Amino acid sequence: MHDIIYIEQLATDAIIGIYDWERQQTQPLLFDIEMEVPIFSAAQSDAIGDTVDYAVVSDFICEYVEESRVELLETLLESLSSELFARFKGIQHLKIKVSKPQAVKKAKTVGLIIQRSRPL
Ligand SMILES: Nc1nc2c(c(=O)[nH]1)N=C([C@H](O)[C@@H](O)CO)CN2
Repeated sequence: MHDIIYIEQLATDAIIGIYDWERQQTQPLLFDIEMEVPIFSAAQSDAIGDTVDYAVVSDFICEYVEESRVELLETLLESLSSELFARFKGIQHLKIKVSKPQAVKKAKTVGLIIQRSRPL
């Protein structure tokens, strides 16, 4: 049985994309995150320091994404997942979905989903 801490529809704005118009202004990105974190210790101690604080993770993601200037969603999610494993030691596995709702006019949204495990 795995324990999942999740964040849904985290709204950020970023300069991201391969086209000129995307380099000139920010556009919205929405993140859905699932973090596999063993919660047994925190459930025993009732201490936030024994788990992963989803509010802190949310703030970190917003700041990281808003400062980024990469072109591809692939580049963004690969580097973001590495940073999350480095900063939040309780995360064992990670699923990140990013949606870019203004990217393709005829689509409701487009995006990318990655799943990664903590590097050995
Ligand atoms: N696999 C990807 N395809 C595309 C990306 C991307 O980041 N990954 N980006 C674009 C453009 O920037 C798009 O968002 C504008 O339509 C196109 N395809």
